[in-house]
Amino acid sequence: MSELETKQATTQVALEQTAQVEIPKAAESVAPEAQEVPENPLAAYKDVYVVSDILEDKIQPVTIELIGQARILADQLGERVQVMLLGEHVQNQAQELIYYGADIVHVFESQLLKDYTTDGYTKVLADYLLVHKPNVLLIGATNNGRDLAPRMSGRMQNGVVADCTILSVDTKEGLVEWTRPALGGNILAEIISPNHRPQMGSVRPNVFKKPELDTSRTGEVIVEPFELAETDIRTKRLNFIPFSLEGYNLEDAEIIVAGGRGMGNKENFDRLYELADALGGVVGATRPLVEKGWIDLKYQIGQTGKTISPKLYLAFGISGAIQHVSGIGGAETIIAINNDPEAQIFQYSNYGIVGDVMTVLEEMLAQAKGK
Ligand SMILES: Cc1cc2nc3c(=O)[nH]c(=O)nc-3n(C[C@H](O)[C@H](O)[C@H](O)COP(=O)(O)OP(=O)(O)OC[C@H]3O[C@@H](n4cnc5c(N)ncnc54)[C@H](O)[C@@H]3O)c2cc1C
Repeated sequence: MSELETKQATTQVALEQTAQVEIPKAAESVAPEAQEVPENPLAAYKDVYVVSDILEDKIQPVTIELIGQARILADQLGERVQVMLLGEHVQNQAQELIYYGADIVHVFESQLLKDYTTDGYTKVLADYLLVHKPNVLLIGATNNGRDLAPRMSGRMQNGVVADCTILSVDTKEGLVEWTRPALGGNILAEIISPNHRPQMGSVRPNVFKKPELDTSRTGEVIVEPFELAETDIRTKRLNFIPFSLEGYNLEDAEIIVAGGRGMGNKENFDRLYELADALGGVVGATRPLVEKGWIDLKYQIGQTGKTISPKLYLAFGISGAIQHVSGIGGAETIIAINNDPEAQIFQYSNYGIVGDVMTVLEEMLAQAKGK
């Protein structure tokens, strides 16, 4: 992102990228009748593309979430959804992407693409996309995607909006509006890319809900030829060590019981594990509790923690600060318990209980244990 220029509101900015597309200036000396109206070079850029996120030859859920968003954007823009599927043995998963909303899936298979490498993936994607000109490019903000997005930005000579939480279309201008938390999460910045293509952004996993699988959808799977040699890749993967070796993964949990500062003390907070056990769920927390050392950082939910998408999220004594709720938007049902009827968290909840956390917790425990 080289320059940011304020548009209408302080939170809406236009992304000015290093020029890849130069709009030709009309020649001053040419007679009016000989002057041709220059064609808008941006019009050559079409369709919403998604880069699939692959781990061990398996498509990661963020790819499906992005296809759902791409479908919504493409329908508003009157364009198609195209997916770039890279890996070693991935072609058999292409049809499923069509069932989730893709129109075309481009398959790039090679033993050299089995594991993600910055060099390999960037080369294959950039070689193809510089020729085929996407209007919009979506990348998952996973570990690999966070590495890939800025590299693609360099190759496409273009900006990228990282970690978006809301995507929409300005139908008048035909531009994607990328919304992301800014200034420590205190404001939501809306960013547009009026002058350059592709419009590029990364989106965190679990922010958007997975679209419905529709097995009646049809589309095209194209196995693409491409050039990639071992010498193009300067790194070699020696081993894969998963980040979390013990405990549980909040991002996969279907039921999360979370506590905030309103739990009062660690003893009270630890009672949440009892409820989580009884419901078949796990425990998460707000940042202050992590800072107090009551729970490990990997169970923190929010902007600087995990983004979650459980079926049920129970928020005990949590105020609903923007930095926390930016991580819970993917939850299907949110139930908040707070003794302040004005607490912000109630604005994000499907159900709210105004009351003392421990009184409500005891009652829930009794109900869950069938007492
Ligand atoms: C750059 C930055 C990044 C951040 N990232 C994160 C993040 O990733 N995740 C995160 O969670 N926070 C994050 N924060 C912190 C965030 O701003 C809030 O301070 C935090 O989320 C508040 O945590 P809380 O809701 O537990 O506490 P509080 O805001 O203190 O809220 C406690 C709530 O408990 C209620 N309460 C008190 N007693 C009771 C009772 N007996 N019964 C019922 N209710 C009660 C109160 O009414 C209140 O609403 C970040 C902050 C910054 C600046």
